[in-house]
Amino acid sequence: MVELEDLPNVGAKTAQKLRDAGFGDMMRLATATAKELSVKAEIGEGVAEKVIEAARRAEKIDFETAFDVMERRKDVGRITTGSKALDELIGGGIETQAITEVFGEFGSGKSQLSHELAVTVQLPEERGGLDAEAVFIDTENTFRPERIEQIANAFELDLEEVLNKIHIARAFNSSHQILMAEKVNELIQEGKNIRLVIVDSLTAHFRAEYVGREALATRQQKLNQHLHTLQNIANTYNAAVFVTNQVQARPDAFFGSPTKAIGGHVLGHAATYRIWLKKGLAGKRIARLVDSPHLPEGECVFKITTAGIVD
Ligand SMILES: Nc1ncnc2c1ncn2[C@@H]1O[C@H](COP(=O)(O)OP(=O)(O)OP(=O)(O)O)[C@@H](O)[C@H]1O
Repeated sequence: MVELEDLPNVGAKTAQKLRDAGFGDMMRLATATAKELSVKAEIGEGVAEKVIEAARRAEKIDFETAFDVMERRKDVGRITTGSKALDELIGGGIETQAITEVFGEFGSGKSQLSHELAVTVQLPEERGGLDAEAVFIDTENTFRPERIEQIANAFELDLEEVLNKIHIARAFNSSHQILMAEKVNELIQEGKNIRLVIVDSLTAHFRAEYVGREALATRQQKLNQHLHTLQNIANTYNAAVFVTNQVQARPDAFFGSPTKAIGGHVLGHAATYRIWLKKGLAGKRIARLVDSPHLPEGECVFKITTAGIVD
């Protein structure tokens, strides 16, 4: 394996700076931009460019054939949502190497799904999990360990073990949120087997802080940067990213364009899968897959119960 110190232009001191800034992983380094690296690791942009170039050579980052892509897709893991119908709708569960966005109005079940996945990712593969741990970036103080307890009980899992495998980051503003996402790299490099990163809610802070037309461009640019970090984690560590996004109810628009979601086009393009949640009668929820690279649009019904998400 190539170490940082093996790269040209990288001495012990630069290597330490890179590690401290969260670029200890060669793939993370290879996919950084020179600007990002020079700011975060406090090295000159010229050096940053050379280091990234060397990391790219070490990681053999170049064009690949469709066959290579297919081979890599074989590593894609899936995490069950708890509902068979919902899993089927999205091709067998939430996918790794991708960002899945779930959007809907308040109470539509976005946080419930987030809690469910934080538990199910821990299940062994034969039960629909990845035998791994989760990061939960909580921006609206909606994370509830009590809810985890109910779901863990339903799966007959050891509560303490389950709680210890969910790493919570309470993000107080959008900059904090961006920073916490970047710190996921460190957690993984420390040896934590993180295969799921949840951001609930992805957009709330951005929406609250960047108000009005003038702020729109900055907001979208920051959000874009954040999504880039998340996609990078998904690719580098074969992890799933699950983000929630609150939207206003537009009763007339269920079959029209639902892309009035807060993140607008930035989010629309960044998310690989977009699921629209809608409240139905008697505690039922309707999920609609609105965007997927290889699956047809479709709908399914699931329910939120004490035991979590079920058919
Ligand atoms: N223990 C439980 N048992 C059954 N249903 C529950 C339980 N806890 C929450 N719910 C259901 O989940 C709903 C809340 O869903 P959730 O918190 O996921 O909404 P949300 O989409 O995240 O909304 P917001 O945008 O306001 O955060 C409640 O209205 C309730 O119907």
